[in-house]
Amino acid sequence: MPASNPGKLPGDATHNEGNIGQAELSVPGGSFDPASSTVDVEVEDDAWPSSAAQPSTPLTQEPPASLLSPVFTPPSTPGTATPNNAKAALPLGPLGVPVDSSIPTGGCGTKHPRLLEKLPDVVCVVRARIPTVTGAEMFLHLYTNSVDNKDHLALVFGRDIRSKTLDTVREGETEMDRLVRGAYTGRLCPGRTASGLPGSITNGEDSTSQDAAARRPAQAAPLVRIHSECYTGETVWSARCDCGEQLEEAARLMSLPGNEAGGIIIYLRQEGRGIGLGEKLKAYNLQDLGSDTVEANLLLRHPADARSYGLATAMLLDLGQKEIRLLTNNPDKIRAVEGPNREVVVKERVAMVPLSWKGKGGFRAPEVEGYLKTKIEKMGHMLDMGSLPR
Ligand SMILES: Nc1nc2c(ncn2[C@@H]2O[C@H](COP(=O)(O)OP(=O)(O)OP(=O)(O)O)[C@@H](O)[C@H]2O)c(=O)[nH]1
Repeated sequence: MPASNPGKLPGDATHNEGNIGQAELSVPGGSFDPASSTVDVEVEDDAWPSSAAQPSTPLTQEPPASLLSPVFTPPSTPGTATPNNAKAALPLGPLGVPVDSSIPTGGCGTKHPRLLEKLPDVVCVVRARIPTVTGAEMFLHLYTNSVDNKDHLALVFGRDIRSKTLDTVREGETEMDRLVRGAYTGRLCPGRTASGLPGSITNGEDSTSQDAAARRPAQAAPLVRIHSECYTGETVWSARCDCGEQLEEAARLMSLPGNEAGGIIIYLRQEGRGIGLGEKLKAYNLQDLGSDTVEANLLLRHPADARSYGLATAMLLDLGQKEIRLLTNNPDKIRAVEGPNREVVVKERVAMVPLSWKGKGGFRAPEVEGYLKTKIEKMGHMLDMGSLPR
């Protein structure tokens, strides 16, 4: 459950604690080590500028040695090199590494996160076009669900990704109702009266969703980021974590002109890895008293990570996505988002490397360094500078 659960005992975490293993996975054309691959292609497109909040000094040097994960394969391992700008296929955006959660060596860690037996029901109740300050545009989808009463969100980049539950005709609704709740195709404009969806009450004046499906490029799965709410990092410029930067970078990558398959940020209301803002602030005080991020959670009698991802799986299915490319360093997230019966399959993992590690802006602070170090050392995150270009 996303909600805070202070009654749980330390060690009761859904996942995390301990490092993941690693092994090689055979793929057509060679082998690679998904667990150690932090493939990240720099795409020189500024459709989405780097973090607006840049409180600290931009970094051009490598991260401190303390952040180099000892658990991953050294940079000389075949197949782990990060493509650089010159070699990369720039129009396609960031490169991922193939992953396969159905085999132990598939780059998804060794732990099995506890999953709900049945996916929750979700309904997209409204969507609206959001023009953004970068010029890129996305559609914000707001969902209700059968397990909590929070507004979970999907930020959809690309016009061909549609919500089934949004498009379903509601009993007794008028075309104006449909327009107001966002169940229309194309764009709204003054004077428009028809939603244009198949099965809608009047004939559409616009393309149908079948047209949209026909336009969709078949080759690529969309880029997806499952993001958990972080008020401190996203809204009040905290340098304790890189959540704000990750959210912005995900949106930038999804907005790149070459990203024809589109992108989805599933924004889950599980603040503070599921313990809530109040408890996270207590954890910050414990961190200032010397605990790391995992220890602080455990001292507060929370799991190291109290999150779940069933809602994300259900929302992705509602948005018609059965295969995705996932932006994450967290191996547990890959398994968890696939759902109990692999309803969604993660085909590739795309690494999220802090911008400052790449000399691409971002920020540095001792707090975020400690946060990332704990993720690598205690939570098995696949973040490693060894394979990045020097
Ligand atoms: N309890 C706790 N939560 C934190 C802390 N710092 C950040 N968070 C929360 O951690 C969550 C961010 O995690 P995500 O960005 O989804 O990613 P992740 O699972 O760490 O892995 P990536 O996908 O690789 O980024 C947000 O809910 C933040 O509020 C902390 O010190 N303590």
